[in-house]
Amino acid sequence: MTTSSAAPDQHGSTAPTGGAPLIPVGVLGARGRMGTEVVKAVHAAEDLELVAMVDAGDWLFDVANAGAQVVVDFTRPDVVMDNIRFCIDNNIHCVVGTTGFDDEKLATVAAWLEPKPDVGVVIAPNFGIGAVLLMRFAQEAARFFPSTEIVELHHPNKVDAPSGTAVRTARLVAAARRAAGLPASPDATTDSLPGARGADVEGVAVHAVRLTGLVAHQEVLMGAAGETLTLRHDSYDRASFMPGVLLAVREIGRHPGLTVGIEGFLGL
Ligand SMILES: NC(=O)C1=CN([C@@H]2O[C@H](COP(=O)(O)OP(=O)(O)OC[C@H]3O[C@@H](n4cnc5c(N)ncnc54)[C@H](OP(=O)(O)O)[C@@H]3O)[C@@H](O)[C@H]2O)C=CC1
Ligand SMILES: O=C(O)C1=N[C@H](C(=O)O)C[C@H](O)C1
Repeated sequence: MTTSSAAPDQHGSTAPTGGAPLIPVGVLGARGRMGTEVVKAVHAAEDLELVAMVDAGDWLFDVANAGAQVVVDFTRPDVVMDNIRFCIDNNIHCVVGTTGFDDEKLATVAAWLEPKPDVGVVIAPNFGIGAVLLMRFAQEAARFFPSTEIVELHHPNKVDAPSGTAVRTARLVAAARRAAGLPASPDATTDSLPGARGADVEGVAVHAVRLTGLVAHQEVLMGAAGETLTLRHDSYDRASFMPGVLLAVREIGRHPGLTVGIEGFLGL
């Protein structure tokens, strides 16, 4: 599928083109909730050209045959590694929003990239600017509070729990707590039903809510003597992720190797 777009960018990113050639973009998971939104955003961006839309059952080679320079992947945790491998082998940059990455998978992607010094892959658990800032604020605040817990709340069709964003937030908070020499969050629980205290991510409790009507939401709750700080981010619409996705599409060609998160692209 090949298209060209002339409509102005409706998705919040600035993109001076200055006559530069359009960036050909392929979308994997193009018929999914996020993929549909990415297709619209790429189509509307004046400096990008949507050249391929691939979903389950379609031929992955379409993105290479269509000449995609950048692929955006919002598929499933169980297929995303094969997609990344294909793109790296075919010298296509990847912007990956699909979740489910642990240290082992990240190391595997980094190893695939070693013989390909010109190819860039960015893997970001959340492209929402507010969510990225929430993670940063939580990381900054963590050392001042003896207790931190995370509640993530999502639509009920989400396949993974806890969310990729919650896991990354917990890891950032845990690292900040370790660096500050904080002991474990106080918790005298000795008797609970399994799951009542959430998942333990490096010592940070993460609770996952799945509720009809929600999109993507997260609270980080921090407590100290006589006070609490609650940081909350809400994505009410998947359009909220598009400025970050488009930024990553524009930036990834200038960032060979593996990048985790879009913080660096935002100057954070
Ligand atoms: N980083 C971020 O900012 C965000 C990340 N996400 C993550 O993105 C991922 C997708 O979320 P969402 O869009 O809600 O999920 P959806 O299930 O709506 O979309 C996934 C799509 O990928 C398709 N698919 C499955 N296998 C393949 C394949 N091998 N090649 C191409 N397409 C395939 C699915 O088809 P089928 O249904 O037939 O299997 C489906 O159409 C999740 O991991 C989610 O957590 C979501 C929002 C924001
Ligand atoms: O599946 C979703 O919807 C989302 N997935 C990402 C995650 O797991 O963190 C990002 C956002 O929370 C929406």
